[in-house]
Amino acid sequence: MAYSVFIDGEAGTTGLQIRERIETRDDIRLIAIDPDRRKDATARREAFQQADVAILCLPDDAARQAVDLARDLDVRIIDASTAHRVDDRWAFGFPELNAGARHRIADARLVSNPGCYSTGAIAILAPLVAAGLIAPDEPLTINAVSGYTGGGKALIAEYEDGAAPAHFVYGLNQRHKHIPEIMAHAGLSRQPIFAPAVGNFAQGMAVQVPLFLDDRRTLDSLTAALADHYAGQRFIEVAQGTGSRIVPTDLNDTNRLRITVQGDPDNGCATVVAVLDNLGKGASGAAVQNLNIMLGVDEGSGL
Ligand SMILES: NC(=O)C1=CN([C@@H]2O[C@H](COP(=O)(O)OP(=O)(O)OC[C@H]3O[C@@H](n4cnc5c(N)ncnc54)[C@H](OP(=O)(O)O)[C@@H]3O)[C@@H](O)[C@H]2O)C=CC1
Ligand SMILES: CC(=O)N[C@@H](CCC(=O)OP(=O)(O)O)C(=O)O
Repeated sequence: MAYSVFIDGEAGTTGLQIRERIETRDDIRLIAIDPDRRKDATARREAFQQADVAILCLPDDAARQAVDLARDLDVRIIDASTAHRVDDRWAFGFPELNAGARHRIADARLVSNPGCYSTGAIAILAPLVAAGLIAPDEPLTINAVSGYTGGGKALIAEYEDGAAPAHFVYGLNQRHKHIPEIMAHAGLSRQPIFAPAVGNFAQGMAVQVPLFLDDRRTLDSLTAALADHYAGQRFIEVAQGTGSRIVPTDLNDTNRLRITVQGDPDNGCATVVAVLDNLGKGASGAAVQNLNIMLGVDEGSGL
């Protein structure tokens, strides 16, 4: 039997990449609507009616409207937008977050995918807060650089037109939309300073958390806490760094995330860095992983 899946927003950056990952699968039948009717509520409701699972790859307001359109239907929903990531009625789509996360996703009707930066930040912070190596109210900074596809079709057009700079920093008002979900799911009570940036490369990102070391918080204890937490997780790996470069594009076109711990015990300074593909584990790969968990099929299908 094939499951019916509707990708709402399938012509967008995230939607297209989800389609590529699932369109050749025998266990999935994609429901498509006429591209001219892609914003037509009637056509989309009909698609929701036929689907076992709908994946929303839409701006936040359109995602909220889609949920409303489907509210009395049986369809299960994965939302790739920011709209529902701190809403308790939605399962948070990060299966590796804690012991219950994967089961919650498997049983849920509504699953909200984490944001791309959030995936990197939460992957580092949640296990370290849980292990008592970071206090929930510790002053923290998170520095990140993303490929330009993270900004969707509008930012891609700026780069493809040659109009955009090689590199820019932004989010300097400290109101980036990922801050609430990072705090909620990493277990932080104090807002971290978040410094995102975009570089002139399409996909890939690095998310860094600088940390001061002490008697308890050593390079070894940080590495061990992260490695224990992710033991047996096929998409997340942990390593101690050797001072070499970290390249944001290293895991492009995969659903993997790599965490590297490095620093110098002599001066007590360290950084923990996560590398992932913003369109892989940061968006489309994660959506397909969650879809697989919800359908009860091999979690790596299509990935
Ligand atoms: N890009 C990334 O790295 C990540 C993106 N996300 C999230 O995924 C979602 C999609 O982002 P992304 O793919 O980058 O965005 P894009 O701008 O590339 O694509 C959005 C798509 O949604 C369509 N759309 C817009 N409004 C409506 C509507 N009312 N009804 C139906 N379709 C509509 C657009 O069509 P049209 O162009 O014709 O208006 C477009 O095809 C966003 O919420 C984003 O925040 C999540 C993680 C990472
Ligand atoms: C480079 C860039 O612009 N990135 C986006 C986040 C991409 C992402 O994860 O989007 P969602 O949270 O909407 O899912 C931003 O900073 O707003």
